[in-house]
Amino acid sequence: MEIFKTFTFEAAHRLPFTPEGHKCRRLHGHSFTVEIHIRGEVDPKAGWIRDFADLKAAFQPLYEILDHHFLNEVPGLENPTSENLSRWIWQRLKPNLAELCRVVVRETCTSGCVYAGEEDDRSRM
Ligand SMILES: Nc1nc2c(c(=O)[nH]1)N=C([C@H](O)[C@H](O)COP(=O)(O)OP(=O)(O)OP(=O)(O)O)CN2
Ligand SMILES: [Zn+2]
Repeated sequence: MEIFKTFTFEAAHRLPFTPEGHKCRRLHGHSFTVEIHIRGEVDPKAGWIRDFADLKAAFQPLYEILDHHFLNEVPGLENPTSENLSRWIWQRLKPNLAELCRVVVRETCTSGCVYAGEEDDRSRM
């Protein structure tokens, strides 16, 4: 079974490698949403895989780094596309959240990225 928790943060970014004149080359901002998904067995006594509060606690340090910041200035996010942001979040959560199975980043209501770890990277090679 899989559970998730959704977070929202506000941040500015620009995409420096887009062509000259591309709208996303200019500084702009989004209300980003991030879904953190974990997969595991339901503990029969607790009735849950893990407390949602654990997901909140795991994401909190990253929220502090991202919320109301200029993402291009965050180490590792110099090119803050949805793809790079979802991988950046995964790499920081996975060491302490072994059950992590998916990170979903939404930049807008209609645009985002789903990242499921290194197997996602390998399947694109
Ligand atoms: N593959 C990606 N493409 C784009 C990314 C990205 O991270 N990965 N990012 C952007 C921009 O950041 C842009 O702000 C969001 O893109 P877009 O969906 O084009 O935004 P709009 O709200 O303007 O889209 P419409 O639905 O066309 O109004 C661009 N591309
Ligand atoms: Zn953008």
